[in-house]
Amino acid sequence: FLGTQRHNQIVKRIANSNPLHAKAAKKKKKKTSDASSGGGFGRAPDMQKTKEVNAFSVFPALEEEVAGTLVPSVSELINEPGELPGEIYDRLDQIYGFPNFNSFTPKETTTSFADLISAPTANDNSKISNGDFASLLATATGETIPTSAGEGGGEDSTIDSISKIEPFAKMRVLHIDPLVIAVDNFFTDDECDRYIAISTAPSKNEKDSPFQTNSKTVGKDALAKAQRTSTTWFHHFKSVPELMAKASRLLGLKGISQWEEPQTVRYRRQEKFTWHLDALSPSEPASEIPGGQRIATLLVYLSELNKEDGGATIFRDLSADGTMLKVQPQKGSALLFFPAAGGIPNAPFDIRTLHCGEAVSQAAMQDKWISQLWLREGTYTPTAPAGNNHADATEPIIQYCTDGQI
Ligand SMILES: O=C(O)CCC(=O)C(=O)O
Ligand SMILES: [Fe+2]
Repeated sequence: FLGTQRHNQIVKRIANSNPLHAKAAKKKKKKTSDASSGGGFGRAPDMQKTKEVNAFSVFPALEEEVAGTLVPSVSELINEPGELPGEIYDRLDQIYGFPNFNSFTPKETTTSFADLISAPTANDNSKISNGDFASLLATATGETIPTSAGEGGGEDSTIDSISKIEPFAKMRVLHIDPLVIAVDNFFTDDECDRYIAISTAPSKNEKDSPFQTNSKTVGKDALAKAQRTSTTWFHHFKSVPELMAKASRLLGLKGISQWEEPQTVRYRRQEKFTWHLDALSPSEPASEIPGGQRIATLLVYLSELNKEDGGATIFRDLSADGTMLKVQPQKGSALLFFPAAGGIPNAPFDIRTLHCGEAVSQAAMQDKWISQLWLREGTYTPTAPAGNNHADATEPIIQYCTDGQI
């Protein structure tokens, strides 16, 4: 944990460099004045003139006013993992709706997700309507998931033992607005290895096996087709208690009922996932999607790839230390961002979070493996693998949280 003095220095730096710093605090007052007059700090991300530009030109560049709302992080927060400054907890609470992030001094949620996305913010830009982007949105897991009904029941239950997990102490703020956080030591090396193993090795019990899919494209029309060449496994919740418990612990959730099916993804050499947004398409009103909008994306890197190996998670419009924000897979580290709230008011997604999984280079030492989870605003009903449900994970989670065993 950071010493108080250093912590205060960092907060001061953010405050001094960032005219939007008070946004989170003012949010509850439904601030309407325009605070978006320039990000002030840092500069717009480098739009390198490489052939990559073509690959994402299907998504128009951010409008100037939207680009003006971006607030990059500061190098202390990027390079020295530690406890988060209070400013960041305020943002997690007031912009994204996670009052108990990484803590269990229970606070009441005061703002609903609908309020969060409709409240005027510093990012207000009335020129943009979400309809402009509807056709461009590709859902990240639009794969053909078998549609057997979930077999939930008692899905909302609180799992008290989740709070026994120690809070995460090594976090890096990779970007402030929109918020992108890395959590180091999220998984142990053994946990990383186990998740790869349960994906590739058949389960002793056939009905507990993950569901494997190789769907090439997602999205409805040619424009929206994000291309994924990787392989995905959908896990039973009960098979991945470490992931479920830690993910809920991090976000300060009491249970696991809002999480989508946990997935593990393998990218072999040259495999990738092209530019996309994780939010669900606004052409389907969130209110009509069971479980509602995706409000958080959590990836855990299970293998380590250095720069030459490729495989980074890249955010097109975000910058860090003056270049495009590229998150290189670090074994056991998690990456967290928020695809919906925090963007343009009244738009059910944050277009600034456009990202991709960079191709793994042919010469890479190993494949890229990630586990990932999406959080919905309401209770989610899983559909894969057949019979998957949240409730069956309760016992394994309690066991894991209580004696570290699975
Ligand atoms: O593989 C990555 O780094 C990103 C994956 C991703 O964005 C997704 O699956 O939605
Ligand atoms: Fe994604």
